Amino acid sequence: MSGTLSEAFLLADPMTLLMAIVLMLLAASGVWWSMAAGTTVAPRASMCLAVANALLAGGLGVDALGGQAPGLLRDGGGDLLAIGAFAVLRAGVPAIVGEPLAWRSALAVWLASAVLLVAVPLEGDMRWHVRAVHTALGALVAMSCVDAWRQLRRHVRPALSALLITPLFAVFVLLAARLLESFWQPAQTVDVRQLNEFNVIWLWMTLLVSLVLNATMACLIVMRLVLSIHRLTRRDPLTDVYNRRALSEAIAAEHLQLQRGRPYALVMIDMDRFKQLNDTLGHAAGDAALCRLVEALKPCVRDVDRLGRLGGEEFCTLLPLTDLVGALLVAERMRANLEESAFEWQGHPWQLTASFGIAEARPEDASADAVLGRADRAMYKAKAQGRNVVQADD
Ligand SMILES: Nc1nc2c(ncn2[C@@H]2O[C@H](COP(=O)(O)OP(=O)(O)OP(=O)(O)O)[C@@H](O)[C@H]2O)c(=O)[nH]1
Repeated sequence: MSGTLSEAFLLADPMTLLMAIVLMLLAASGVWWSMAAGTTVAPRASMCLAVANALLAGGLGVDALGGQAPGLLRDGGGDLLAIGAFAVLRAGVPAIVGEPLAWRSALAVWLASAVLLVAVPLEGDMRWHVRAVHTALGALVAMSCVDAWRQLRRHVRPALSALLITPLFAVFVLLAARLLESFWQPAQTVDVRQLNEFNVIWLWMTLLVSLVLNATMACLIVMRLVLSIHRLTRRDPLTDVYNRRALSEAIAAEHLQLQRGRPYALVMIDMDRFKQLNDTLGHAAGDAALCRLVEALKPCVRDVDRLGRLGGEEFCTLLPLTDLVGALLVAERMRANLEESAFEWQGHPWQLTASFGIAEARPEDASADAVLGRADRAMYKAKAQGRNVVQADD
């Protein structure tokens, strides 16, 4: 049974397979066009994928037509369409994660290929022509792979990054196989339409990989959407630090570790005389001052610390593995940094200061709220002492 199935696969007509790939690419292109035109989700990446699929369909369509293709396309135009498809794919890969298009390197490879294909006449032994085209295609896909790997590594774990670039790598393997075949089987023609085992397997694989590649790109775009929604739900839109909910979750999680002997401390931060600043310079100046406050605080915290905005002009920092003495040092650095930061609004200078309250978590604290309450009380004591002061809880 399995023998009959594999025979049926191998007996497939290359022309039929070629046309199936062209139709599949055109359908994928249509889906990407509608994504680009009808939604605001990754429109640049969707447009690149629409164009890449359409150009590749054009290139393979010219291959299928062979000598019947219109003059210019027959004379290397089809190859330039295919190289154009991979150049657009290469340019568009960074756009999938919201980075600028990598159009320079893509254009450079496409132009170099165009010059080469125009300069070398399409006659005699076509192997060198096929090798040049597949080298250009392979180079573009290799660049896309490296780029995709670098971008993905910043957002997801290495194993998932490797899985997600597998379809792109598979395209590279297919192109390399076609290139190597021209060396290994010099007696065989380089025409993809000819019925032989290599062509049939290669075309089946191309059909499969094109499908999987488009599906993976769609997955990547959905992943990007999910990540940005996740980020929006956890960040304060004005200052981009953690919002109250995300910070409370982080503190509660840290509190669970307290019973296992992992200490932590909280620093409560409240900007001084913020109402006066708002009333004098306006609400926009108040917003800018909040951003400046965050700029001054950020250099004082480590990667493991969590800075969040509880609301209004009140912020809090979670310092894992830190005792009261360590927290005092951090808070004092923050206070001095803010005091030294120059702030002015439309030519009006304004001295920014804040009051700081510190509390260290104790084993008898039933919940994180108890620690937060002590830090809050310490912060009000700092206000009572005249502001611009760091105060620890008793
Ligand atoms: N610009 C701006 N103002 C805000 C924001 N959230 C809250 N406020 C204002 O912050 C002010 C807080 O005033 P208060 O609670 O009296 O605090 P304060 O003036 O800093 O006084 P002290 O804390 O005692 O020094 C209020 O006027 C709020 O309207 C915001 O996101 N942007």
